[in-house]
Amino acid sequence: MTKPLNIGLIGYGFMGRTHSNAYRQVSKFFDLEYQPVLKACCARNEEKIKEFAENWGWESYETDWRKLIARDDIDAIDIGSPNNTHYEMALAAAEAGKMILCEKPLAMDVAQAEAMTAAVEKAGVANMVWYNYRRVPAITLAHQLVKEGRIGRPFHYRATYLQDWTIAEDVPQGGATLWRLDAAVAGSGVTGDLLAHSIDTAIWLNGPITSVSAATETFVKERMHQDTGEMQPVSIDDACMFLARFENGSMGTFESSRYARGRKNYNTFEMNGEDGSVFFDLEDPQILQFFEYANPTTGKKVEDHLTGWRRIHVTNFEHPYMDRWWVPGCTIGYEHTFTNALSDFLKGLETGEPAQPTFRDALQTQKVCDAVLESARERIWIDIN
Ligand SMILES: NC(=O)C1=CN([C@@H]2O[C@H](COP(=O)(O)OP(=O)(O)OC[C@H]3O[C@@H](n4cnc5c(N)ncnc54)[C@H](OP(=O)(O)O)[C@@H]3O)[C@@H](O)[C@H]2O)C=CC1
Ligand SMILES: O=C1CO[C@H](CO)[C@@H](O)[C@@H]1O
Repeated sequence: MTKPLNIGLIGYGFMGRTHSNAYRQVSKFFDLEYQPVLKACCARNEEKIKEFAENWGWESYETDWRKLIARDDIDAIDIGSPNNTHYEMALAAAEAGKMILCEKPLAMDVAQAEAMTAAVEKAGVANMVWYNYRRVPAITLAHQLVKEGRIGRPFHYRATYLQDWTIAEDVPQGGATLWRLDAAVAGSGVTGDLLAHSIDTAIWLNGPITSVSAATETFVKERMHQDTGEMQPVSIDDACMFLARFENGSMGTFESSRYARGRKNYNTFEMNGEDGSVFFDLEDPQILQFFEYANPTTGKKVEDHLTGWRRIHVTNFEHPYMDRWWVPGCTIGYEHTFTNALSDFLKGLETGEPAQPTFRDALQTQKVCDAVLESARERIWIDIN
């Protein structure tokens, strides 16, 4: 028996499109009890949201998110609008008893994230944050290998997340499309926008981060505001590097920048353990690299003339999510990570085992982001509880 789940989506931008695509696809590829219904979408610009609703097949639209949340025919609110809107929308949705799927970063800061987590837990509503890279099959496989003990005791975690789209000094800041350069809307620069993804993945693979020491830089100090045309100081971190200590005793380095010429969405991590290592690069998204020194099943240690890194092409039915898509060897892409995430959320409703990351998981990522920014400001190590 299938159950309809009426979705109310906020935002028609980049994420509005990936989420709409996921709602349309998920029931076609995954066997699920809950079937999303594209009930209503919402944004302030009526012309644009109307066109979006027609294009993606949403049944109706609203121009005020409060009205969307108040509707009796909506079961779940999906927040795909800029970071400074997440808090108010999530609190109102929880208060109205709606399930919530919220974009990352969960909030502008830890205080907001704590209140949002408390609100969904008090209301008892299902909740998830769209940290979609966990659902790249190669990254999910890395998680599986680590949990199977295949890399043994972890020593090092190394993450980079690089882009290059803000190098030119005449890129304006603020306004409808460049809100990522305005800390009042984004909360921070690369730390909340890009490193939040790296931190989410790192905590998932390697456990809690207990302390950080960071440095940030703002290379272009003033930019023209997109709406007013006035030159204003730049309020965000353009680049951020930090050292981390993990609860399991391993050490981490994280680097992110929007000034890495040639890098468009370069998201990598490597984890080195006593018995093996894993490496992933989003520019080569079907591949998980794995170095095996000791096999946990046989106990055999390997270091001979055939020893080397394996490039596992993560496209077989045995690999995470892949039995739901095409035949072995046929690849999937960026948009599928959102469909995979949504299928996990819907499966969680069915089984009662909540899909991760929940708001509580994302709160932990927010704590690391805030600690990183504080450490960079104060030039000291910061502990995270
Ligand atoms: N998981 C991931 O990998 C990614 C996550 N994100 C996250 O998703 C969120 C949205 O980013 P993105 O899609 O790129 O942003 P866009 O700028 O592309 O779109 C933002 C949308 O939000 C709408 N919006 C803004 N303010 C309001 C409001 N007050 N009420 C209703 N709608 C509003 C805008 O429409 P209008 O102005 O007409 O109201 C627009 O449709 C961010 O939190 C971002 O960090 C983004 C990219 C990737
Ligand atoms: O994953 C992502 C890709 O880059 C975007 C910025 O350009 C981020 O906002 C986003 O989270």
